[in-house]
Amino acid sequence: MSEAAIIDGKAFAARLRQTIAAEVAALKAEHGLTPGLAVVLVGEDPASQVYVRSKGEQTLEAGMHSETHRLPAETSQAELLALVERLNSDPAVHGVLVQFPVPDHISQADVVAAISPDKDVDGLTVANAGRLASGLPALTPCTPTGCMMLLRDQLGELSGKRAVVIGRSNLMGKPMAQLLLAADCTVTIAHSRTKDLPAVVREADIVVAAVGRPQMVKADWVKPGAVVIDVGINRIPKDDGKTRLVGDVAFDEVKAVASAITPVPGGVGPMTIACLLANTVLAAKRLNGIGE
Ligand SMILES: NC(=O)C1=CN([C@@H]2O[C@H](COP(=O)(O)OP(=O)(O)OC[C@H]3O[C@@H](n4cnc5c(N)ncnc54)[C@H](OP(=O)(O)O)[C@@H]3O)[C@@H](O)[C@H]2O)C=CC1
Ligand SMILES: Nc1nc(=O)c2c([nH]1)NC[C@@H]1CN(c3ccc(C(=O)N[C@@H](CCC(=O)O)C(=O)O)cc3)C=[N+]21
Repeated sequence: MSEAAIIDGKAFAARLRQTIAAEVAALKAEHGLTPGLAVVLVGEDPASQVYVRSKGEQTLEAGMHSETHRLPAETSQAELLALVERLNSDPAVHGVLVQFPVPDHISQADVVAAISPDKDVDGLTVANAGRLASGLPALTPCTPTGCMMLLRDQLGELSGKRAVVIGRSNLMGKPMAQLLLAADCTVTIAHSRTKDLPAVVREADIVVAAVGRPQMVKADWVKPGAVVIDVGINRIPKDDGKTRLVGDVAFDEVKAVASAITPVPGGVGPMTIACLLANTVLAAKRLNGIGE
């Protein structure tokens, strides 16, 4: 069998951002509306700083309003919640994202609960998770939304496919499974207590790995011809003392078995930020009563 197609998430995301920029221009011209995204970063986690910077840059490039609130690591939960409240009621802001992880003295769940569901562009509030699970219009989490776009582009129809999602986080695994279910896939959610994970994964036409374990999914776990979406972002040491980025899939061996596979970097990651911009535009339109 021939080698897998490498799914170019970077190029797909660049095209998506162009479509978003055109829509932003039209919203400005026709409705005088500039979609705005506020990103909040607490503390100085180096990886988070990189992501937050590129979120801000790409928001501006799409013609949107961008604000980044950098708070010191010792910020109290009450101070953070007060900022979220202020952003909830700011008419220039249509999307509010608090970058995770937050420092240990702050409850992630309390922060999520404080975000207005109408501005919850991460799709993490109970309201949006419940809406997604109930088949109602929702803001859906960016990374799973981006994975669905890549899958639809690759496969066209998803109905009836067997999908296995490895990981069950609120940010990734659970919403991914809900989106696949909404697309009429037969969905299995695997996690750290799953027995014989390789056998479970071998059933899948679609494998989504969102685990956080470098190169865990091996070639002999994958059904020949399956489509493999690698969400993992792991930094591993190189021989020269530097680090390199790898996913949750053993890319070099799995690409000999799969029909298509996302690389890391350049696969799912760039889609996440593009979908964040798309969610912000969607939120801005809904908040202003503009039809989709
Ligand atoms: N590309 C992107 O834009 C994004 C990438 N990521 C990356 O995706 C990965 C997952 O992120 P996230 O969901 O937030 O991570 P979490 O740590 O919240 O969740 C990891 C999940 O993997 C499961 N798991 C852990 N070990 C195993 C194992 N040995 N076998 C099977 N399942 C296992 C856990 O199971 P259990 O519940 O039983 O503990 C858990 O459900 C990370 O590498 C993260 O960096 C995340 C968000 C965006
Ligand atoms: N509230 C919140 N929402 C999130 O969506 C969220 C978060 N917190 N905390 C951290 C994770 C991780 N995440 C990524 C975003 C972009 C890339 C990305 O652009 N990756 C590029 C380059 C990565 C690099 O070079 O470092 C790529 O894969 O090609 C990766 C990971 C969003 N997350």
